Amino acid sequence: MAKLKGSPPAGSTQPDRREISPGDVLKAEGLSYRYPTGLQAVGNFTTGIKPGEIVSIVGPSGCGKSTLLRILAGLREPTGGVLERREPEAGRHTCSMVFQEDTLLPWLKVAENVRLFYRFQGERASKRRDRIMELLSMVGLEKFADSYPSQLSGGMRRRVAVLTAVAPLPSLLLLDEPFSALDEPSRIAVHQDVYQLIRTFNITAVLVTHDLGEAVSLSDRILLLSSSPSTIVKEFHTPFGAERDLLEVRSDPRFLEMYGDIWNDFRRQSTKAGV
Ligand SMILES: Nc1ncnc2c1ncn2[C@@H]1O[C@H](COP(=O)(O)OP(=O)(O)OP(=O)(O)O)[C@@H](O)[C@H]1O
Repeated sequence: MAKLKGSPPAGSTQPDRREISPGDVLKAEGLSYRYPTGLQAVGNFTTGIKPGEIVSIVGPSGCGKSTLLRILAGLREPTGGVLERREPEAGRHTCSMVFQEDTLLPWLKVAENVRLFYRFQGERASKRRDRIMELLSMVGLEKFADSYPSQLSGGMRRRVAVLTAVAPLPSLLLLDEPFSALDEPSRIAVHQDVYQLIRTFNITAVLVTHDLGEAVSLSDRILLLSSSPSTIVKEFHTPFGAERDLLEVRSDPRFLEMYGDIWNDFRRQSTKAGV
């Protein structure tokens, strides 16, 4: 396990303990983060994430979701608590991240963007063509392999952005509001493709989102955070199982029921946060 350790969070009480199991891909115990400005963004975050689990993080605007995701990615060191990430199996990459912003390189063709990780590894361009074409066909984009990102729609570009992160076969995929710029029909269509990729390659995923419907339809578990400094105030386990059709899920009465439950708690937290 790779360990990132910070000093105990200043002024915190005991970690808000959630169940952590020995086989978890990721274990966070009492994580906290204070910016050099003095702002305590993350308070006392404790959870374990099981292999293959999809977990969404929701919470009031500005509560520290992106900060937390960057800590889970190893891009920021926590100032308190302990984070452990399990070493990936042979042939798998530790962790990939998809950002909200468009990160495709405009001067590279679609297939070259998807192959970028291997290019950085020094591989010849011809080496993974079949694999890259297989990935593109999984999201219906095989005909666009030789197009440039500017020739694609927003939804297509988001699919390619996710493929660039999935191509190295990450054990852990972190998604920071990756679909928020899309209109609702495009967003739901992209959800289905991304969901299939995650399940097919048995990837463990953590998604930060403002869209409660997205969280309910895509996740196994949803963590609702308090306002900053954020801690988990409630967890929700979705009842849909791994073999779900995301369009059908949206007309399942349990979807609306869970959406309503989360919304009530979410609104309470947002009111407390003054947003
Ligand atoms: N580099 C930084 N330096 C100082 N404070 C920061 C920095 N980045 C973010 N913050 C502050 O930390 C808090 C948490 O920010 P963060 O972006 O993690 O929240 P968020 O929940 O992802 O926000 P949103 O819902 O708006 O996307 C906010 O008050 C923000 O202003």
